[in-house]
Amino acid sequence: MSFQKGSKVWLQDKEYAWVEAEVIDARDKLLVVTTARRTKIMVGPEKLLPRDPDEDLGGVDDMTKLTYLNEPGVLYNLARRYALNEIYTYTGSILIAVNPFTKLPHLYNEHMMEQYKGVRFGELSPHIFAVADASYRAMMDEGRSQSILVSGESGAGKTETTKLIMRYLTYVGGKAAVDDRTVEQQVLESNPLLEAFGNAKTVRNDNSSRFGKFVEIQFDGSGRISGAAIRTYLLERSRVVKITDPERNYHCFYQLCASGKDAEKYNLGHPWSFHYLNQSKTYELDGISNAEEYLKTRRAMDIVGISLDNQEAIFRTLAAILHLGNIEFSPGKEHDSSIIKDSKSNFHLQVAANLFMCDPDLMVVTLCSRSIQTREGNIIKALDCAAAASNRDALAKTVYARLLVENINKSVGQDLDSKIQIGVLDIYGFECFENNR
Ligand SMILES: Nc1ncnc2c1ncn2[C@@H]1O[C@H](COP(=O)(O)OP(=O)(O)OP(=O)(O)O)[C@@H](O)[C@H]1O
Repeated sequence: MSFQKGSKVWLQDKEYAWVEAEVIDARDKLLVVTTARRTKIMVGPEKLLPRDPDEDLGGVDDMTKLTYLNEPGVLYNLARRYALNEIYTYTGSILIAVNPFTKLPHLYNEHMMEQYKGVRFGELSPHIFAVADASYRAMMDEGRSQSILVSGESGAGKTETTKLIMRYLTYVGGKAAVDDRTVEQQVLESNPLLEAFGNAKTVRNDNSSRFGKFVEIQFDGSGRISGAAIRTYLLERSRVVKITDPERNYHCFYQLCASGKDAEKYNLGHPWSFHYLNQSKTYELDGISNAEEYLKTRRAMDIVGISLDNQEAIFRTLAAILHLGNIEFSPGKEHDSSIIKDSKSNFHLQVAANLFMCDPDLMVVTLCSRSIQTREGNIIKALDCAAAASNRDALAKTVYARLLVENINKSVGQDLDSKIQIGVLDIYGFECFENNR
C-alpha cells in the first residue's frame, strides 16, 4: 500500500493497539502525525493501515460500507457504535454483537420481535432478531433447514444470544395463544436446566457454559414448532473434581446443598464440607440464591418432562458424587496398595454406595484396584493412594458427564417426523489464557 502526503492512516500503538494519524511527509521513511496527541513520528509503511477519510461519527451499521475493511477500521467502528448503545453491527449477513453487560429490555421485548417479523434483512437496524427472522423466512421460502452459528470467547454473550434466538423462533413459530404451548415452553425451559448442570462460575463469567450446545428447533410444514432436540458435547469434565478459587463447580451442586429437606435426605450440608466444592472458597454468586435456583431447576425439570422418579435419581447421583469425592485413601499393608483412610472416609463410602445403589465392598475394590486384561486372563492390580484418588475422580467425572448427556439431551420432546429445522450452534471460540486448563 502506498501512502501520500495527506493520507489518513491508522498507526500501530503499544497502548491503544491503533491510533488515528495522518501522513505529513512521504519521503524515504514516512513522517506521520497522530491526530489526538499531535506527536510526529517517523515510521515505515508496514506500521500503517489506510483509514476511511469520511468517517461517520456514529459509525456504519454494516462493515461492508467501510472503504477499508481492516482491523482498526472494524474495531473503531464497533467502539463508536457501542458508545451510542448500538451493540449490533452487520458484516454482510454476519451479525457482530458487543456484550453490553447491562440489561437492555427495550431491545428484546415483544414489540421489537413484532417489528422484525417478516422484514427484509438489513432494512431495520442490525439485531439478533433480524438474523433469527432471516433464517426462519429462508426455511419457509426454500423449504430447507437452516443453521445459525454463535461464536465468541468466554463471556462474549453466546449463551444470551442463543437464548434470544430461541425466544424469537418460539415467538414466530409458536402456536396461537389458545393452543397448548408446551413445546415452546420446553424449548425455553431447557435453558435453566442446561445451565444448572453445564454452567459454572469462572474468572470471566459467573454463568459460563462449560460445554458446546446444538439446539435444533423443529417445525412442521406450516412453520409451527413441532419439537426440539438439544445436544450437548465437550463438557469440561475436569471441573467436577478440580476447581480453583474464585471459580466454582457446576451450579447444581450448590443448589442441591441449599435445598433444605432434599439436602438432608442425602446427608449433605454446606458445600465447604465437600472436597469437590471446597477447593475454592467461593460458594455464593452475587445476587443469586442457591436455594431459589434449586427450585427453578426443579420447575424446569417438570416442564421439560423429567419424571419425579428421574429427578430424584439425578439429585441422588449428584449427592453420591459429592460423597464419593470425600473418600480418602491411606497406604495398605502390601506395597503400592491402598485402603479407605479412616472412619470419616468410610462413612462417605457407605453413603455414596447407598446413593449409587451399589455394594460398598465392591466399590472399595473398584476404587483401590484396577483390572488389567492380558492374554492369560484378567489380572487385578492394587493401586497406591494417588492412583486410587484419580480412579475415584475418574468415576465421578464419568458419572456426571453421563448424567448430563443421558438425562438432559433426551428430555425435550422431539418430532421425529419433522422435515425442516433451524439449528443453533453455540460454540466457544478460542480462549487464550496463560495457563489453559
Ligand atoms: N445481549 C445482552 N444483553 C445484556 N447482557 C448480556 C447480553 N449478552 C451477554 N450479556 C451479559 O454477559 C454475561 C455473559 O454472557 P454469556 O454467558 O452469554 O457469555 P458466553 O459467551 O456464553 O460465555 P461462556 O462461553 O463463558 O459461556 C451474561 O451473564 C449477561 O450478564
